[in-house]
Amino acid sequence: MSLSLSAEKPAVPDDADDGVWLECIECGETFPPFEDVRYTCDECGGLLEVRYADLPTFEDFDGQGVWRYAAALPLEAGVTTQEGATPLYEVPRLEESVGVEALRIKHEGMNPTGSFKDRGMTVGVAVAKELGVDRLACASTGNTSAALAAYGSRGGMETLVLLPAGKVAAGKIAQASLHGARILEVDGNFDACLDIVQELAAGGEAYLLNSLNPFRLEGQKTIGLEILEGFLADYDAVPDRIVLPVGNAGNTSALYKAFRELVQAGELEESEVPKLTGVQAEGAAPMVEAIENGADEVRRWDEVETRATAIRIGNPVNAPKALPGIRETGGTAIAVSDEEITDAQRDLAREGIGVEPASAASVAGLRKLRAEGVVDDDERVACLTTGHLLKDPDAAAAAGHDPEPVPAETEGVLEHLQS
Ligand SMILES: N[C@@H](CCOP(=O)(O)O)C(=O)O
Repeated sequence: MSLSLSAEKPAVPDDADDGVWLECIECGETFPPFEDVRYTCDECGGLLEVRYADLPTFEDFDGQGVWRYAAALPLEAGVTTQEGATPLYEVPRLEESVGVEALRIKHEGMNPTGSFKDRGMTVGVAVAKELGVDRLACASTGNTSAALAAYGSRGGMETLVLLPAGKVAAGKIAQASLHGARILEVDGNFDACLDIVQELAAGGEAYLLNSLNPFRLEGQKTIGLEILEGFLADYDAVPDRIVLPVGNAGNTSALYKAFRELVQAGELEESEVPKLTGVQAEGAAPMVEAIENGADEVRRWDEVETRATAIRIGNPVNAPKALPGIRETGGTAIAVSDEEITDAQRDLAREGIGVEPASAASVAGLRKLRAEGVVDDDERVACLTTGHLLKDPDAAAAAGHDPEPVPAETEGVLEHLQS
């Protein structure tokens, strides 16, 4: 299997441009990175990965944010609004109630547009400029569209986003709108939107910037690199496990790639690689189904539903990269209910960390896996929270409580407080 953790460093093909090339994860066909637009293999349709002749070590990283890791990226600089360098919060009460040795929250909601998608877009939009395309497009449950709109604007490019009608949180639509994207509301779910965007991209109508685009995942690798550096600084060891929400499975694929590259560079032992543990909502859990059944492929779910709209996805396009990531690292996948997600959102809020529902799935999943004895009490764990609370103000208000009306005078306020 080409995505094995023990895979040798790949041989450099003639197609390489400055030591960078694209390679199919299924048939191994290689392609030059910046000559033509392609998202999948011309030969077999398999997913592509960006490969490098030189793999960096931690010593090669310098600066802050995504571009600190330029030595592990296909370009030296991107279209940037200073994404990355997000907090790795301590959560002592949550750590104790879940019952693990250490728990840290990597809060990707603290990126410029409020989600991890910015890390992918700073690279993806820069590659789009390199390729000379002028119109960018994505399907989105919301966060990708907000990030694409912002980074596309910053890069001076036209952006087109396709959203499932009635299923995108208010904050995300407002972002895409204000940053100037053309917003098409589709009478269908996210997977239907992505089918359309793929067809538009294949017809040359736009450059696709969903996570099917291998360059976007390069930017998202930096989440894993930051988590490892944070744990090495604080515990002198990498985390035992990283728990993350799974929608289109881009982050699972990206973090696994980051760790594989560190193993190939001799920076990380295979046995040290954190167990990648994916969490989905019960109403949209095709990856969990595949992991539980030991399947090599993920079955597309045509009907999906969850309050965690960011992971309301039935056909995770990165599954061929993400399934090996979970299995090779000794991780697992679990589904959680919407109620468990809301409880976890409240738990995080009580630690002062505001996240949207999909983000809280990681903590809900960890709690459940710990209760089932799958996660041990001596584990050091990082949970990824993918988007900010303000992305979905309606969900936040529903999980919180109503304001109390009081009269406009101190006496009345005091009376109310004492009642
Ligand atoms: N949750 C995502 C869904 C699209 O995923 P992508 O990573 O393939 O762009 C979103 O925010 O739209």
